[in-house]
Amino acid sequence: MSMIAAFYGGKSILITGATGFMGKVLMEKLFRTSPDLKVIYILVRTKAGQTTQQRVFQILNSKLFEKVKEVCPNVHEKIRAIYADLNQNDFAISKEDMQELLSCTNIIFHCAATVRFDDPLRHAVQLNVTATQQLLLMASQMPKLEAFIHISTAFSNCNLKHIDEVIYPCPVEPKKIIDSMEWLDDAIIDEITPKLIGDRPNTYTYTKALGEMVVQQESGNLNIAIIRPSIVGATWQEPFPGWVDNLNGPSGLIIAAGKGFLRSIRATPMAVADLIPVDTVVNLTLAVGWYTAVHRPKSTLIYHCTSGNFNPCNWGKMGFQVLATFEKVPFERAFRRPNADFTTNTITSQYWNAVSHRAPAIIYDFYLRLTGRKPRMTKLMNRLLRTVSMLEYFVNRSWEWSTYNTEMLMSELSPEDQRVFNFDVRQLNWLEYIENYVLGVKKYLLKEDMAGIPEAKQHLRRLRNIHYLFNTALFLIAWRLLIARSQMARNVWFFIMRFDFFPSGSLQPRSKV
Ligand SMILES: CCCCCCCCCCCCCCCCCCCCCCCC(=O)SCCNC(=O)CCNC(=O)[C@H](O)C(C)(C)COP(=O)(O)OP(=O)(O)OC[C@H]1O[C@@H](n2cnc3c(N)ncnc32)[C@H](O)[C@@H]1OP(=O)(O)O
Ligand SMILES: NC(=O)C1=CN([C@@H]2O[C@H](COP(=O)(O)OP(=O)(O)OC[C@H]3O[C@@H](n4cnc5c(N)ncnc54)[C@H](OP(=O)(O)O)[C@@H]3O)[C@@H](O)[C@H]2O)C=CC1
Repeated sequence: MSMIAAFYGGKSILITGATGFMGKVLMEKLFRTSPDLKVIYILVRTKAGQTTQQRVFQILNSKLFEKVKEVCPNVHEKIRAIYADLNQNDFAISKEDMQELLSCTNIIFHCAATVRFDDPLRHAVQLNVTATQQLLLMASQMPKLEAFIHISTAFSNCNLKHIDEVIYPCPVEPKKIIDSMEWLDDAIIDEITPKLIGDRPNTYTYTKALGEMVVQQESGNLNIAIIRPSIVGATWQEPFPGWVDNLNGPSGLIIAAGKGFLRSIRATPMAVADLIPVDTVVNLTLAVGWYTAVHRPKSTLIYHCTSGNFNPCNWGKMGFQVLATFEKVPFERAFRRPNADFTTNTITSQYWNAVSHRAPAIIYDFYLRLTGRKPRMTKLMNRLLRTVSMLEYFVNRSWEWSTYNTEMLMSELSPEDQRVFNFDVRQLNWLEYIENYVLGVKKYLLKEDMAGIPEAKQHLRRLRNIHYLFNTALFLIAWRLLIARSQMARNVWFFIMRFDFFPSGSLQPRSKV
């Protein structure tokens, strides 16, 4: 019997960010392994015209939850969606709901965050720092609380090369940042943002670091742990391989490369691609929840959930396998044949951006205009290149994360728990994982049917022929222009033609038949 699964039995669990990528997988695993848990409270806002209930209904009826419904048929009754907006005071939670949360919650998993790299500092601080502070305040009023698990990121200190399982201070205290956000206007905040974030690449990593400081400073008597995952990718094993439902991290770029939009990216092939499957992160999170509540460590432990030092894979190997998978299972209606490459040089990268990205987009938009349609490719390409430029920081560097606490936890688990809540990435076969990831992107993100593969292959063959035709035409036009302008080119042309007219070994012209 799994001790971890048994621990969650009968518990009231509060999850923030349950509608997000990681939150959904966390809920799924909890219901599947501990169907006798009492209730999962989730803080949900309304979005895209959907009420909180509609959002929950959609999640429970998704493919991700198919297995849960078999093990826990009354899952609808065990989920309690509480309207909340983490940007509001007291999260805009009603008095009755707040009372229930304060008096019943046993465990908190705080996953909610803004993960956008380009969020204005004010918004990123509000969600990643102030909301964490407010949640800690709520937690301190929960008499039954056994553990508070905060999800951070392994990149909160990405300005360092070697990162230990400790909280590194930021130069300006989070409280001062929170206060200043109240009275500074947006223009001034924008101006001081680069100075505040310093050598971090974006507001996301900076505010996640501030969030960790808040956790440390406001932990009081709470039993807290912090988890720092690296780049979270599709599921490895559970509930099935390759599940993914958003474009963050590599997923968006896999689509862009598979559809033929992305042909080149400035990346270092030998740099470590520290990807970690979302189910691995969730297994570690649940194990940490159990350990923190049962063993009550004296200080706040930080757990790195990374793959690099256990089972490293580099971007070169990953990119190669992604392309190999496109050969077997191409995406439908590609713009160009998938044929991406890595460059390490900024000038080469700019050259390829002009030749392989912007030029085809301009030509395609010209074609759309000619055929009376609205041009859209240049706009799309600009967006893609902006996204790529934001991710480049992470694909041109390697980091080392120490993992003593994660290894300690692994050794504390029973063999059964090591199996059910497996977070040992040494067992991960990267080639298999990446293939399943690409397949998952095709099935769950693009919603493409496997039956369409022959047609997709046929489409790629057509694109290849168009590509050859286009190149030949381009070559002939260039050659014709050259011949018209250059004596040397005319001589070369005459020389080639001579070989055609005078077969080798003969000085006589070929006899005309
Ligand atoms: C041998 C050589 C072979 C080479 C082969 C190459 C093959 C390619 C394989 C790919 C491998 C390389 C992958 C590298 C990936 C590295 C990732 C590193 C990430 C490290 C992160 C640290 C981990 C974390 O802690 S946080 C989680 C990560 N967070 C993110 O990823 C968020 C990033 N997203 C953003 O910040 C924004 O969305 C932004 C700035 C990218 C775009 O903002 P904007 O306002 O312009 O647009 P949106 O409104 O958000 O969206 C517009 C449009 O774009 C789509 N989109 C959104 N995000 C992405 C994305 N990441 N990639 C692609 N497309 C994206 C979005 O859906 C919208 O589409 P619409 O159609 O308009 O709706
Ligand atoms: N994905 C990754 O690669 C990595 C993620 N992490 C961390 O893991 C955690 C989960 O990330 P992930 O699941 O990928 O992120 P997602 O963007 O998928 O999910 C974010 C969640 O936060 C919720 N949220 C955002 N704003 C509010 C708000 N104002 N009120 C209520 N809820 C809100 C979202 O709700 P809604 O659905 O309403 O938008 C969503 O449920 C984060 O803390 C992130 O920093 C760490 C390392 C890597």
